[in-house]
Amino acid sequence: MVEQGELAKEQAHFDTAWDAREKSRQLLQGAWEAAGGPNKVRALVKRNGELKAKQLGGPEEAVAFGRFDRDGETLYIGNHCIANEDRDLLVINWQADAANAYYAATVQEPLGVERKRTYATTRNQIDTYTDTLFEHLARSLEELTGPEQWGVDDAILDDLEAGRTGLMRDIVQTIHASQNELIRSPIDQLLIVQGGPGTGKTAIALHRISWLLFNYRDRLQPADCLVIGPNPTFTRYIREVLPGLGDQDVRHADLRSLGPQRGVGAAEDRRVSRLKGDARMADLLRHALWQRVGLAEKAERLTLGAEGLGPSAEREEIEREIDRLRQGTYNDGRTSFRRFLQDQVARRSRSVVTAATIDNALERVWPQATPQSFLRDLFASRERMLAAAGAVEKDFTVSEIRRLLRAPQEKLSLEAWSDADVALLDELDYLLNGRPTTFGHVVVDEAQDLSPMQLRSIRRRSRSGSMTVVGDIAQSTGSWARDSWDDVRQGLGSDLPTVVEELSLGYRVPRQVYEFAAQLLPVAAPLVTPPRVVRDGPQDPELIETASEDLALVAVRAARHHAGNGQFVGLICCDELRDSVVEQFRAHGISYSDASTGEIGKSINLASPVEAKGLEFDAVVIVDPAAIVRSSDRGHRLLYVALTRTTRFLTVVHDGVALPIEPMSPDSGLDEAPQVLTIASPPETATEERLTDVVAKEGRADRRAIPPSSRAVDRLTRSAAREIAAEVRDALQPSTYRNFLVALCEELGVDLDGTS
Ligand SMILES: Nc1ncnc2c1ncn2[C@@H]1O[C@H](COP(=O)(O)OP(=O)(O)OP(=O)(O)O)[C@@H](O)[C@H]1O
Repeated sequence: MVEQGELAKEQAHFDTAWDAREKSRQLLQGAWEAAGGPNKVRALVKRNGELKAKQLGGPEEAVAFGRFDRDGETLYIGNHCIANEDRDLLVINWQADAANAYYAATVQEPLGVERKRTYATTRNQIDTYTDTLFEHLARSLEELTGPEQWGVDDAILDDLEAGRTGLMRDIVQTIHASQNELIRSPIDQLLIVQGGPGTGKTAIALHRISWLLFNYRDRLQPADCLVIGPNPTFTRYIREVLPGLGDQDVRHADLRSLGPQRGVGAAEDRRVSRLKGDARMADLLRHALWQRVGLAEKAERLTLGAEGLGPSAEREEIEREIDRLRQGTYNDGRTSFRRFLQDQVARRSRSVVTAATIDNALERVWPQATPQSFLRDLFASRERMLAAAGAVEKDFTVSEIRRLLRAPQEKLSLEAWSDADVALLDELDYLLNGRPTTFGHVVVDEAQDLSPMQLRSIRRRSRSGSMTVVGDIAQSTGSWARDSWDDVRQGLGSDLPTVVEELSLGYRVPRQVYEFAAQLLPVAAPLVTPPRVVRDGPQDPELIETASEDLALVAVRAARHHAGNGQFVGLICCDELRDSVVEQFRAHGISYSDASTGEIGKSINLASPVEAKGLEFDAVVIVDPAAIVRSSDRGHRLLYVALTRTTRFLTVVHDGVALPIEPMSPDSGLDEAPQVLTIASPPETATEERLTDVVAKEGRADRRAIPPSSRAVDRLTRSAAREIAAEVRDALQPSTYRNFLVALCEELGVDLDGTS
């Protein structure tokens, strides 16, 4: 019950703090006028003043959102610290140490806090306030029901009821004690946060940056923090949170922009992207790149200028120099090697040798390369791929190499780079030019899907290994879907201590919807503990059955219905149905935003389950859940992701099965369809002899003419045989398999029992 006298007292404090803040703002904004010196200095003072004024928050913002009383002292908590002219603190900012008790106090552990008060405000006007009296609650602990017992108060529940807009908001007023602990954990660690859908992982990761920036301001600047999300749509969704908390210059990037070339998200076979994401690719690229360096196989020396006329250097000398320069990056080595050639000229020739002649010789020994041109050419050359694979310590199979080969586009600019390519280009950029810009703290969201190559790419950007990595194993899909965090932890290889924490309260998804979605967990992710849901929704999921040909129509109608009621809507379907849905939108003149373009509109949004990862809507319409399950070998997880995007309403439009929870047969996922046996193209299916030929031939293609080791040949041969056998077995019925063996033996002139 709010007392009017108390309300007036509180308002008086708010007014005083507001006056103090606005006075500070005026001072900051006017400081440049008083500043002496040249215009440049004054401009700098002006810019700084404006920046600092911005960090005070807007004049329309309430000065505080809460307060707590402890040991006879009252502290007001707000987004920004406010002091009066005598330096008395009127409001402390939420990141300050002193504010910790406001968030950390619970009924079970009040930490001496007698009262916690939260305000509802309109601008700086207090409408009402709510008190949590810890001592009182502690006495009636047994009477508390679920969410109250877990420390989820009305302020959180009210906040969760707010309609969504397509831009994530901060949760600074309602951070839960369990979230607070993670936000405020020390900087020098690799913090991995596992949590179910809507447990606040993204919110925590972003608030943690703000907390770190305040508490480690002597060593961490905003531009020294990097937030990595899975795609541009997600980055757009979260991009306002940190500026809203007063941290303007934190860098945001998505996986497609993490490298020298922005990817276009080109679709590719799941097995190809899995292979490209494999850590072995780092070795393959390194060998392939350095195999470009060296004299042509038969050349005994390098002559600068026309044969026999210019100065020359002996093979041995050249190779010694190259070996010396291999320690650094490819391009640094190239620059140094050019100097070496210049020195050779200076020492050995009296006649003038032009720069063009030196460049020409340099190009022959140490060709120019960009990540893009190199990768394009490498994937187009079986010989080069085999030579590089033969040099890699860990096995590559012939069919893996075949899988990576692709025809080059006529122009480099026409290459459609996939997400997996981006990490390879980044690795090459590292080999060519060295480490990219590094950051003091890196946040990685939706980390459950990252490939080892993407993890390398991320790790390279972290200066010390200080990172916050968040995700959910139950939502792990894609070619590197995983069941534990072990390999992520390993892939990020931080020298700092690694801490894995789990969140257990689900804020986003209403109980009725979550109970429906959680039925998928035994099939989708049996080892994951489902979160405890903190609130009920307005209604049960709406399940609409219709004929297959009407799925899109009915779904579009449902989306229109929700949007008509003012809801922010996500219509989620797999690629198979996308065109039909778009057709229905067009036929009915309904405008929508397409998440595949990175766009999130204010009304209806069309997204695939993958594009919807991390996002949330007031109402979600799922079209054809069975098709979502069928679309991938991790289809149940994809459906789980899709179902858990709603904060209120869920409509599922299906043609018979609203929730397919049957486990999938091992090869029922489209992505994992058994590879068709292709016997036509030698040498991949060839005998040992032919394979040896290929690798030996590749030896000739290698500039340094390193003959492939017999170990490498054996390895490739054995693995090719293994793969061919597995492919044949998988592709044929048992009865056909035997017939096949009989026919094969006839063809080879051997008996089935092995005697000829
Ligand atoms: N303490 C809190 N107070 C108010 N809202 C909260 C709180 N914690 C989380 N939320 C809200 O819950 C929703 C889900 O949060 P968030 O997106 O961070 O979850 P997530 O764990 O990253 O979800 P997902 O795994 O689906 O990506 C958001 O709207 C967020 O603002």
